[in-house]
Amino acid sequence: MPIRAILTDIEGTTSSISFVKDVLFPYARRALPGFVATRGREPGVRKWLDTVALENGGACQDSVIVEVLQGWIDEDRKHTALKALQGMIWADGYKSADFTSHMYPDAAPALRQWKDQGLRLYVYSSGSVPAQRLLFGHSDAGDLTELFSGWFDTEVGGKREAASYERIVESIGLPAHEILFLSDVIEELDAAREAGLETVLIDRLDDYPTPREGAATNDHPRATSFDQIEV
Ligand SMILES: CSCCC(=O)C(=O)COP(=O)(O)O
Ligand SMILES: [Mg+2]
Repeated sequence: MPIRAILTDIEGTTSSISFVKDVLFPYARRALPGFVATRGREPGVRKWLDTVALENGGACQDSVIVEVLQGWIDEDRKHTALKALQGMIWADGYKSADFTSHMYPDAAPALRQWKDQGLRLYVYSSGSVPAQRLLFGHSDAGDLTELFSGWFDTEVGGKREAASYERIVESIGLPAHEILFLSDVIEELDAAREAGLETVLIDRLDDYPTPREGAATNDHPRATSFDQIEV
């Protein structure tokens, strides 16, 4: 069956885990107190801070919310509220050119080639949709946002749940088996496969020095770069 759309993860797939862990997360961690102090009353910010407060037992001071969020960053929690707030904070970093986002050298050329071939491209990441747009809009390879036909984050559901991929399939409007999902995380690929999508495990050696081969791939086709993916 021909593949007509590609759905890609970001961290560990198009971009290195170390960029997210060593650049984006510390930036958000440092900027959080100032961000909450200056923008914490904006309704679009407040609603996420209140969500965090509720999960922490109810009303609490902003300084406590900041500590909770910083703890979640340290744990790499993929919480929708944290991801939404991180996206707003990173906007400042990208706009003031404090950093550009990392793209593996094979990622942008392959995405462009697939687009030229007529495939539709989509993103599904734990990072919020605004954060995804920023990342692809300010990448080492330039602004790649025009390549994509749609964006999905955890508002559609968790990445390890088959129901999330079913919702994405419905939104894309193609049969599930015509969509190829790329990710570095086996549990995400398992969930996508359960929903009927084709899958490829992206096994970047910079991110995963011990190759995941044989049984470790859980029978997902494996590629160490986008060049090896044939569609
Ligand atoms: C898109 S913003 C940076 C990435 C991020 O916050 C994150 O949690 C990445 O998770 P992914 O689902 O892309 O592995
Ligand atoms: Mg990933």
